[in-house]
Amino acid sequence: MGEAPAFVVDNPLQNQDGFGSKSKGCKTTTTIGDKTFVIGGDNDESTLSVEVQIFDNPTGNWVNPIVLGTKPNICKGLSAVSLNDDRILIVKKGSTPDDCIWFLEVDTRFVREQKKIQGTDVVAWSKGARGYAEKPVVISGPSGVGKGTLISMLMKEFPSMFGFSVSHTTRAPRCMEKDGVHYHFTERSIMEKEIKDGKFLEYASVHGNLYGTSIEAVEVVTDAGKRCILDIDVQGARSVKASSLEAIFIFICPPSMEELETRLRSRGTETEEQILKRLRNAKTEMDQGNSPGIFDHILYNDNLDECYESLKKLLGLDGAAAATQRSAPQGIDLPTDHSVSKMDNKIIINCGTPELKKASKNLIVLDVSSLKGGAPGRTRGLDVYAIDSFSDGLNGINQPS
Ligand SMILES: Nc1ncnc2c1ncn2[C@@H]1O[C@H](COP(=O)(O)OP(=O)(O)OP(=O)(O)O)[C@@H](O)[C@H]1O
Ligand SMILES: Nc1nc2c(ncn2[C@@H]2O[C@H](COP(=O)(O)O)[C@@H](O)[C@H]2O)c(=O)[nH]1
Repeated sequence: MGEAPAFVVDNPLQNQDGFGSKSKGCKTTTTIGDKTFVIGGDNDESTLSVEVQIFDNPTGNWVNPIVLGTKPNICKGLSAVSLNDDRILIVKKGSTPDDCIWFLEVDTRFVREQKKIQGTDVVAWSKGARGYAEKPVVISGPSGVGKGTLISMLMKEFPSMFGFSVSHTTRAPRCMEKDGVHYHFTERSIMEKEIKDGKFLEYASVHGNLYGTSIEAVEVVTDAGKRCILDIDVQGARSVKASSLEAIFIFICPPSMEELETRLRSRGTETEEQILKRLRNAKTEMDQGNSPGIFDHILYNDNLDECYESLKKLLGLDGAAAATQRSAPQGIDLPTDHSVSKMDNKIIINCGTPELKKASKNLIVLDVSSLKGGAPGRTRGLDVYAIDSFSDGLNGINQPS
């Protein structure tokens, strides 16, 4: 049996603030069912990220769970609110606007699946994102069909709008390929270990090598305020479809198998043996790509320019829309000193600071009724607005200003 830390030793179940959590320094505790989640870092700055421990109340045992997803950095303090008993909303004090709302998933579908795979307790971090960022774009199709060519055209025309998810692979680099730009080239044993550690959103064995999209690869693009493009095979697309990423899925078809072979050969990057293997696999991929359930759109890449125009059209980038360059999603500007409470689907952050009083808005409301996505990746759909409890009264909580 483990020993509880000083601030929960008397009674880990006791609430201090009425919604299931209490905090001291950089730590906060939230009890859901039989488990108390202790979330936070030490004040001695030896810990760089927010850590999680679980206290199992019936047995009195401590558990160090496997923690998936990018962890938040430590901050000046944390508040926690349990949502639907499957995730805990964390408000970080004194953090940057785009880094102050996080979700610790403790019993979501993703976490339950991971618990089965890992055979132990698992929790998963997901950063909160205000509003609905545009969906990531998954592009699949047989080797040589022109996926990379189309993606390069898109990134060249809309550099501030799109970002490429740089995959990991165990295949050797081609002569013009750069590590960290085209792929993260890695060893099989290292990648297998990272897969086991839950670092990947999806992975697959493709043409004899391992390929995978790390959660970080997608988050780097999202953090830059860009729409993420994934160039992955059909097996990977299926895994992403089953995840909470909520992407648009596009399958690219060649005009014929003969033309596919011509393109693969003229690219000149594979040996004869590899070309034959890729062509054999192409037949299966074409069948899977054309079967219902995964792909939202199928594009034929016969004439490259025409295919590119069709791609832009289905991404809403034709005509006037193409001229609109998107900006990074807005963050949430929270003062260091605030308290947090919960009212139905709304989290009320009381900011009794002089700055906010001057701006005559002393409450920030986080509406969590329309959350989308989640680990692995971002939790989107946070609706955030400020109200003044004195002039708007509590009715203002239901009326975004
Ligand atoms: N519509 C097209 N007509 C003729 N050639 C094309 C067309 N689209 C792409 N190509 C050429 O076909 C070759 C393969 O294209 P690309 O490398 O983009 O394929 P890919 O689908 O990304 O392949 P892989 O999955 O192996 O990475 C390249 O040499 C490219 O220039
Ligand atoms: N499931 C995944 N498939 C991926 C990923 N990155 C690339 N790919 C696919 O592999 C083949 C071969 O690519 P190549 O660069 O060796 O020609 C191609 O179909 C890609 O779409 C990934 O992260 N996951």
